[in-house]
Amino acid sequence: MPPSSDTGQNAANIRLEGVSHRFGQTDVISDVSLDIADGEFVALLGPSGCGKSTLLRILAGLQEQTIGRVLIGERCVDGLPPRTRGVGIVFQNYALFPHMTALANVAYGLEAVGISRAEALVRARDALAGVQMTPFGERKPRALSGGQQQRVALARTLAIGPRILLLDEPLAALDKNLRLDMQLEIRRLQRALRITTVMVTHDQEEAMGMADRIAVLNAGCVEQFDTPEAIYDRPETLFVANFVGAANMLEAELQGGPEGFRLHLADGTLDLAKPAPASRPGRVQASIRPEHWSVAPADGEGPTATVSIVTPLGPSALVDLVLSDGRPCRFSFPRAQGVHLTPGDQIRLGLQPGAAIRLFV
Ligand SMILES: Nc1ncnc2c1ncn2[C@@H]1O[C@H](COP(=O)(O)OP(=O)(O)OP(=O)(O)O)[C@@H](O)[C@H]1O
Repeated sequence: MPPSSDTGQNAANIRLEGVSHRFGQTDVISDVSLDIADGEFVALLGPSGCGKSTLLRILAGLQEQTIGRVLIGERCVDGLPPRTRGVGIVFQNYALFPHMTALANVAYGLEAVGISRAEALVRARDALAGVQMTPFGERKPRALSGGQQQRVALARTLAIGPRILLLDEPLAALDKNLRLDMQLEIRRLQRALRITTVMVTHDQEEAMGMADRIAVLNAGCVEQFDTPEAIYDRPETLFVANFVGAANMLEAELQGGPEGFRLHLADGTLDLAKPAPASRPGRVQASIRPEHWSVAPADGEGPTATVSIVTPLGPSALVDLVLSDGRPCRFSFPRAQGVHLTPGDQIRLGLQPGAAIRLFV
C-alpha cells in the first residue's frame, strides 16, 4: 500500500467558498460553494465546457480563482502551489515518462520530493503492489495497456501520500469493460485509503457508480450537490432531471383536490402517488422516467401511445413510443415481467405504483 494511507490519517476536508472564475470577459465558474467531507468521494458531473476541469484546477492550485476561497483541512490554500496543498492529480492521459519503467516512473515522483533513491524504490514497489501492478514494474509504458498505464499513474500519485486525490476524467481513454474494472479498482483503493477524492467526469454512470455525492454543474453553477440516489430520484432542477438519466418531459396541467393530485396531459390523465407533490396546481413540466410507466388496462384514463421500436437490453427492454398527439416518449420495463410489445401496438400508459414523478414550473 502507498505510504500515507493505510490509516487515512492525512485525509482532509475541502471547502469551496463562493468561488468564481473568469477567463477574459467570460464567467466560467459562478459562485460555487461546496463542502466535501474527510474521506468522501465526490464527482463533478456536467456537460462539456461547464467548468468541471477549471474547478478541479482551482482546487489543485493550477489555476487561481478570480473570487472566493479554497480551504483544505480547514486551512485556506489560496496562493499555494499544488505540492504544498497536499493534492495529487491523475489526468486522462497518464503523463508517464516513456523512457522509464513503471517502477522508475513511480520512484521518480518520490525522489522529486526529496526522498532517497533506496527509500523511493521501496515505496514505489509498495505503491505498485497497491494497484496490483507488481508483475509489471520493469516494463516501460509502451509495453503496458491503457488500464495498466493508468494504474501506474495512480500509484505514482498515491505514493506521494497526498491528502486529496484529484482525478480528471481518469478513465476516459479506456474501453468500456476496462473502465468498469478500473472504476471498481479506484473505488476500492479510495475506500481502503480513505482519501478525500474529487473526480471530474461527463459520464453519469461513472459518477453514479463511484461517488458518495455528485455535484452536477451547468454553465459554471452547481445545480445540485447530493447522493447519486437523490440526484436520480429527486432532481431539483429541470437541467438535472434532463441531464441525469433519461426522462420524458411532458407538458401537463396539475390539478389538486382532497382526493389527491392528477396530471392532465394532452390525451389522458394520471393520478399521482401520495404524498402529494409540493408543486401548486397549474401548468407544469412533468419529468417521467421510462421506468415509471406501466401498461395500463385499455379502459383506463392514461395517455395512449403507439409502439414504434422495441429494443431488448439484456435484463430490460426499452420501448420508443409515439403519444397520440405525436410526441415521442420512452418506456422501459424488466423483461422478466413477460410483457410482449411489438411495433404498431397501441397501448394505454399508467404509472408504476409509487413512481416519483418530478414536476417543474
Ligand atoms: N485557459 C483558458 N482560457 C480561456 N478559456 C478557457 C481556458 N480554459 C478553459 N476555458 C473555457 O472555460 C470553459 C470551461 O472549460 P472546462 O475545461 O473547465 O470545462 P469542462 O466542463 O471540463 O469541459 P470538458 O468536459 O469538455 O473537458 C470552456 O468554455 C473553455 O473553453
